[in-house]
Amino acid sequence: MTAPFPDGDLIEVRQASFRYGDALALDRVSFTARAGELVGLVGPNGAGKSTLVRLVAGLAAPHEGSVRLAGLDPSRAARREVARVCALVPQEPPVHWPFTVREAVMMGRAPRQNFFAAAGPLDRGAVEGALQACELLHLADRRLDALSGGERRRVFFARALAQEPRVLLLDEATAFLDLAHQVAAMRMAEVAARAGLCVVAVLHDLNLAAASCDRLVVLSRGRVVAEGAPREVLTEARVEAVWGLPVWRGENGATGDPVVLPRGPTSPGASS
Ligand SMILES: Nc1ncnc2c1ncn2[C@@H]1O[C@H](COP(=O)(O)OP(=O)(O)OP(=O)(O)O)[C@@H](O)[C@H]1O
Repeated sequence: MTAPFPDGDLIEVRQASFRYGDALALDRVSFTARAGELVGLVGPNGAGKSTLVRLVAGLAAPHEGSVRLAGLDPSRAARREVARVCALVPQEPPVHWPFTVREAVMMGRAPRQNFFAAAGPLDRGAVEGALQACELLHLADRRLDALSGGERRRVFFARALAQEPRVLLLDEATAFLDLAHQVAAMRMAEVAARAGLCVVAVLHDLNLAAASCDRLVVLSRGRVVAEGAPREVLTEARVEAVWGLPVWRGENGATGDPVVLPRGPTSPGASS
């Protein structure tokens, strides 16, 4: 991991709006995130989470407002410069790459390598460390198209770690992972944040988000409708209003983290 970035917001989105054609996907969104924190972006399908992540990564530019990534305008800066700051684990990693796992993870080193030089010991060390952290050493020589969906997702997580970014963007990086690997992925995200990275994770599992994130930002219909500590944000009233589903909100007896479950005939808070 790189040394912690000095104090300040590594991500600064100010009043950003974005449209696909005439359809407004983000409506004057302001969003900041600092070095050392793990921020969960949550909200229903179509709320604008991936679009916001794309703006932060510089894959699109806002139609109004501004985005700054470690002081850069990410949509205008050279891709190599952006990639030295920010790594993105995409929602849908490519399937048909004719590379082995180790080769794919080594690609994360490209922004740090001299164009004409072979990989050096620093590159190899970062790749082996990322493979180990993501429990991929035993698959390192397997081709990507011969992996399961969850294994492939871990490869892209490892590639992002090997990049040694200051900002790590995880767009549903836990989708398709089994329970143990979901928890492991969020632990890695927490470790990265504690090491000084700014980590933003798009998550659908509110309980996983509550258990791992320092702060949650709730998007609904292209707007930020709440942000704060998970226990402040995940109230029954808010979850019901944003997700349109009656829920029971309790507490994990072991950790004290909030727990949200759909309210049904057998859920703990259901009236008989
Ligand atoms: N390429 C596109 N062209 C047109 N509309 C799009 C495109 N991508 C996204 N949208 C629309 O923009 C809105 C926000 O989409 P976005 O993917 O950012 O939401 P999301 O919160 O990430 O959703 P999900 O949880 O389903 O992944 C949605 O209404 C979606 O239909």
